[in-house]
Amino acid sequence: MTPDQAKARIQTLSQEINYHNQLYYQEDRTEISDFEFDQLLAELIQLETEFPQFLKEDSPSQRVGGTITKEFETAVHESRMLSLGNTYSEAELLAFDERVAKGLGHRDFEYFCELKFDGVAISLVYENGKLNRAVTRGDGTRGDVVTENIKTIRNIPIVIKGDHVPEKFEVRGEIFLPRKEFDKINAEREAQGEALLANPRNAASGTVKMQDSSIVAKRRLNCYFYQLITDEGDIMQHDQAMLLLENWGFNVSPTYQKCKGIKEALAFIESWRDKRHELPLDTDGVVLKVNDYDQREELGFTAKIPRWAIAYKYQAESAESELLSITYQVGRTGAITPVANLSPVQLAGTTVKRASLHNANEIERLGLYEGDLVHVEKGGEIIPKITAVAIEKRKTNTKPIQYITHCPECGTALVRKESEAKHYCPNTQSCPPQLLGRIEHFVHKRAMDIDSMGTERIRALIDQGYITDFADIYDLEQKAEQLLGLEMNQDQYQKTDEGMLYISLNKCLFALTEGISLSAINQFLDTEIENSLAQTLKNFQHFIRESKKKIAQNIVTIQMLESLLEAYPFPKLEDFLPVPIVLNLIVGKQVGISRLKELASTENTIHGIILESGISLSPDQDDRIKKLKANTFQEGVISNMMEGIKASKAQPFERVLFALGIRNIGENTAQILARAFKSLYALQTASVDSLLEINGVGETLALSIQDYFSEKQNLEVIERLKVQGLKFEIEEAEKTVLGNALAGKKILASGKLNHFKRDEIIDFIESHGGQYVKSVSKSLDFIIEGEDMGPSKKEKAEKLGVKLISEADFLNMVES
Ligand SMILES: NC(=O)c1ccc[n+]([C@@H]2O[C@H](COP(=O)([O-])OP(=O)(O)OC[C@H]3O[C@@H](n4cnc5c(N)ncnc54)[C@H](O)[C@@H]3O)[C@@H](O)[C@H]2O)c1
Ligand SMILES: [Zn+2]
Repeated sequence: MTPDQAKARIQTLSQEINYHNQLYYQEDRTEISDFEFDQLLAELIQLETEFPQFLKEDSPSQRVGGTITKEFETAVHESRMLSLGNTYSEAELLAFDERVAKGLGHRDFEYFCELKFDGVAISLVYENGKLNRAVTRGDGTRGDVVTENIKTIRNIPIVIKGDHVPEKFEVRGEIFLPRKEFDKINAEREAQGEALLANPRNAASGTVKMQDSSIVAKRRLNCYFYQLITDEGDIMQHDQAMLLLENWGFNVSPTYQKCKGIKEALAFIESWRDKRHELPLDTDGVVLKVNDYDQREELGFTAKIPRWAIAYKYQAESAESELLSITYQVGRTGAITPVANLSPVQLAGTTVKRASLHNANEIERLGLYEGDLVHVEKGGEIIPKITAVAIEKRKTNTKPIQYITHCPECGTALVRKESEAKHYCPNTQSCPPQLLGRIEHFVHKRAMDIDSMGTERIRALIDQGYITDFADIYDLEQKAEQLLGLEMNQDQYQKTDEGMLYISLNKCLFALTEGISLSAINQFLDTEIENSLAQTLKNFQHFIRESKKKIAQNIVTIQMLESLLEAYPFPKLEDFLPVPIVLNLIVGKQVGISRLKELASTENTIHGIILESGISLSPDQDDRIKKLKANTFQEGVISNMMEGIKASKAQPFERVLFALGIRNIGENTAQILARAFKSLYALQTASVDSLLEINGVGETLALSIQDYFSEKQNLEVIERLKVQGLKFEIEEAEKTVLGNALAGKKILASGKLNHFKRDEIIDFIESHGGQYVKSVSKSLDFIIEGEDMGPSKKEKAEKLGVKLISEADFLNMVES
């Protein structure tokens, strides 16, 4: 490589690495795997070593990848928080070991081996036995102060009890989200139709940087500690320090081991390669640290990493598999996600059949062709990824994958916004998965709270045309009778291209005979896989004779089935029978085959056909029809649902507003808007300017509110919901009046209060006649100063001459 080429390559690599650092540390997402990232960095370091004249001070090889954010106060670390050198190869570990031995001039040292926890680094400073502050790593020199958020983590000791606790010390550790919690959060997000979190590390990192500590508390973060820094005491070895941390009540992972030499360390690494998957959190390697502090000092640091430690990272396992097809899933938000269907391969202990492809860009980046052999990898992500295509193995005459242009669920042409990678189905109103998502959101506990309407039931109601919008839910009360016996599962049905309804053979045989169980029929059919339908029906008659149950009657019915199948030439469908034929045997006399044909091409279930035909069933017919159906809505379920629907009408306005699912109106925003505007009508008619005046409302939100109300369909649904008695304004009774000690006063509270949570203080002020104002301005009468009030706010208040009073004084003022 010429110096010019090296210079150019160093520049592109730096830019690329900076880009991925920004994604990883600031936006908590990734576009490439850690391995790919580390390879870029290794290449950069290699080039900078070869061409030191191009090594810049601000090269990503010289700096810790993170930075600070704008939302928090920052603090300077007393000693810098560094990265670790890393490697994926044993040879490089041996080379590291050689460097250590050479640096010390002997081999009399030990390694302390720990797992490398995949989370977010944190520094906690304790003074006089109390947690004083918690700071993120930031850019290594300066980090964000996130003390309030960290205090919500249950097993982080706020006060240290014990002997010889230094007056001042710092501990460092890794905050993580246990995998179980991560799965729980994602399950909830899925149910709410929100985007899933990619992995526990990103989730933990995002959580630590949240503004609202009460949400952090709900996330159940955890922390493992691995470093103690103090000038006091005479701790000379890392293992002593770890013991002390354990004694003081810090959570230390019990997975560490002291190793005599590199051989023992390598054995430790091997022993955890698979076992680490059983731990409650993600780990991506092992950290080797020289145990003795004097020796550490001798070895020293480079600009970015200590010379006395290294991380060995496990390479993600990979396998080769064939791309069978691509399915396009439509999410509850309308986002399209392509999923690769693969020939099954074993990977990291599980069988992998599918891999996520994220979006069209990813397919293009990989350059996928139909039938390609691909490399699949399972890293920290839940779903495996395709990392490369084996182009040399590509079959001739295959075509590149063409991305779909229309929604596979509803046929609407897909759209793609300029700044977004994903395609969307714009049919938010009636595309089935989107409607399902909106209804799930609507009935959610924190919205209308109709808990008897679970996903399966909603899906059944949508599939069978009972629900096409929110207001239809309230019309169900009139349709309770039709719901009795409604089928919940569609698996037993098929429709031909012409729209004719078919039902599975096992259900047919079950319903048309008496005294033979469905499982016996299934077992019989398992032995008939190779045979034609005609042969199977012959053999079934044999089977009836052997079963000795109602022989004559059962055989006559099956023979009638045979002759009907011959008389009416319906197209053949493997393992399914045309519904008109089957129903003809049960209710044919009352309905007639031509009417049954009509019904079976318009309805999607047996339940729908029977309802539509308007006949009443004899007890015997009813029994047979029940045997044809899937799981159905029973009386108890229906009455529960009706009660839930009725009770939901009492939900307060803010919940109704949240339930409507207006883009960008989350739970908190709904509360803020409900308080500010007091009725849906006022919100609907509000100008953009008056919306923007509300603290917490930005342009995007203002626009989506306007968008929402400009849709005629939305207004019609709201009208119908109003008629049903849902609350579209704040009830006066919701505002209790406790007194007027604060009448006419404009008040703001800042910092942490002892007697009130965030929203409680607002209610309290309003119920005493005061007005709560959300930002510092001249018009304020006073500010209640809580603990840790932000210095910038304080400064502004002082500049404007606004009085600050303590929480205690405030309470006295109200009481007197
Ligand atoms: N995929 C991407 O786009 C992307 C982007 C940036 C960074 N990354 C990944 O992040 C890594 C660099 O991140 P980094 O500098 O935050 O970490 P690092 O790999 O340099 O390691 C240092 C960090 O490891 C953590 N750690 C976990 N267990 C530990 C233990 N037992 N002892 C000491 N430290 C422990 C600490 O948080 C510490 O700050 C890269 O190796 C890369 O894989 C990936
Ligand atoms: Zn659609």
